[in-house]
Amino acid sequence: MKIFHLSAECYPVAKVGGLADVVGSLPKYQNMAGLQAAVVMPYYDRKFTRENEFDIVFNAATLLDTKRLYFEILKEKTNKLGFELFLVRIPGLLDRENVYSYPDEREQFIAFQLAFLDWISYSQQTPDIIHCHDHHSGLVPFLLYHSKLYRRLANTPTVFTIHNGQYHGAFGWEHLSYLPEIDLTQTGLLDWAGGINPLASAVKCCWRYTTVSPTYLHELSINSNGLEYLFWIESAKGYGIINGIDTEVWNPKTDTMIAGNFTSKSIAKGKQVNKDALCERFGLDPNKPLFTFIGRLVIEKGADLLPEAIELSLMDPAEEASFLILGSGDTEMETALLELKEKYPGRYNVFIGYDEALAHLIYAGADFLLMPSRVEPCGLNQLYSLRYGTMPLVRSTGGLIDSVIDFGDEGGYGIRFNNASVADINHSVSRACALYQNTVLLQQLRKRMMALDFSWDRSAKEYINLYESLNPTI
Ligand SMILES: Nc1ncnc2c1ncn2[C@@H]1O[C@H](COP(=O)(O)OP(=O)(O)O[C@H]2O[C@H](CO)[C@@H](O)[C@H](O)[C@H]2O)[C@@H](O)[C@H]1O
Repeated sequence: MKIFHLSAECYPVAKVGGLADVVGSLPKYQNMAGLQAAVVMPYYDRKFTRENEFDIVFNAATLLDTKRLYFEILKEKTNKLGFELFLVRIPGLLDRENVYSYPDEREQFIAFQLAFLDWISYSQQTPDIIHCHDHHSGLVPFLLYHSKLYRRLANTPTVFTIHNGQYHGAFGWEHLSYLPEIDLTQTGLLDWAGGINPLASAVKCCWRYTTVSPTYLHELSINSNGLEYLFWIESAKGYGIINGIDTEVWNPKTDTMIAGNFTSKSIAKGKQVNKDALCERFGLDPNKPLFTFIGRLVIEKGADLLPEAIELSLMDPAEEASFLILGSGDTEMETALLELKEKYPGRYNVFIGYDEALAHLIYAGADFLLMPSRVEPCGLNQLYSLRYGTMPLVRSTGGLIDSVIDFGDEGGYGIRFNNASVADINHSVSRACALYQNTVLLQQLRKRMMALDFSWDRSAKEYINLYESLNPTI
């Protein structure tokens, strides 16, 4: 079974967030299960593309409005990632360093999708499934079925996975000319609220859509930035499949990015080695419970609540917690987090920026991970922290509900709270501080966390069952 995954990100080629982690690991596990899964993504001028070798397997020109764009499809030579990796390079458009935030982003992602479709169409390939991820590849299902250029592929089943339903990639009808010749009686399938909406179009046109956790599937019809009604009417096509993690990349026993490897048997010592290294680097006291937050500093993640919640906790004489933040995003949030650094040296520190190795060390060395998310389609941080015996403190939403059980409940191992509020964060920090004093229980819970299985094995199988239900001939 030949599957093409289409995505803007893929670890380790280019990562901004969790989309990259999923697209960099799911295909690998699908291949281990006997599929032929490949990834197709835009070319970026980054370390991975500079340091690896590629063959040009196809080149042609595609038309974007009135511009003729020369493109190449590059294939990584060795399949070292566990899957075939194809990059779409378009000089001047898809050959830059960053993944997002260019003023011509719309043109970049439309050109990416057109080049992909032209390539498989002209090279006579017949994939069994085309699996699109997020709005950057959301126009593919519509174009496959409603542009005569791709008629040969019109029976190809498409699966669309929503990693983040807040972003739609919408643009005005005045840009319709960026699309190739389409059946103009079908333009309603592109439309939502008076604009071309790639996420909405994908949900309408794909054969099945999936969300990255079962709870998020239901939440989309309550909160999806204006698409609630669409998700409600299309719900029969929706499936919630929780993300897995790449247990080779995220493995405390073998991780080369941490200060000392450990297993659940050596957790107490192993965590202390990593905590010591972390505390030394950031001037924190390794004897106090260490709380962390890793991620994009955006409202969605509840990052705006952190400065006040952290300060309240640091001012409370009854509490001993220290805090370390790793992230970047909203400038106001960055500033507020940086300001605290001057006020509470020794108890608090922050690293503004993106640092993959530091993230690994923090998952290994911290005691508790804060996730006060307002929206969390799945969340990978809590899965990584569990693997390293670090207890997640999560707001009950989306995939956090599906993956974290409060330690007060039967079989539990984390802390859950209901509201994305300063009060709820502080209450859970107090619970965690009290737990930290109970070393016997904490050790038991850490072992329980590390024994959990969030590997891709189960979820990759669920995707395969879905593919097979769409293409029974394979
Ligand atoms: N400053 C930094 N330095 C180093 N590493 C950093 C970092 N900031 C973030 N990361 C890393 O980026 C990833 C973030 O994962 P999330 O699941 O929180 O992703 P995100 O919200 O981007 O993705 C969306 O897609 C994913 C995948 O489906 C869903 O889990 C999620 O809920 C949804 O919002 C983790 O690997 C984390 O360690």
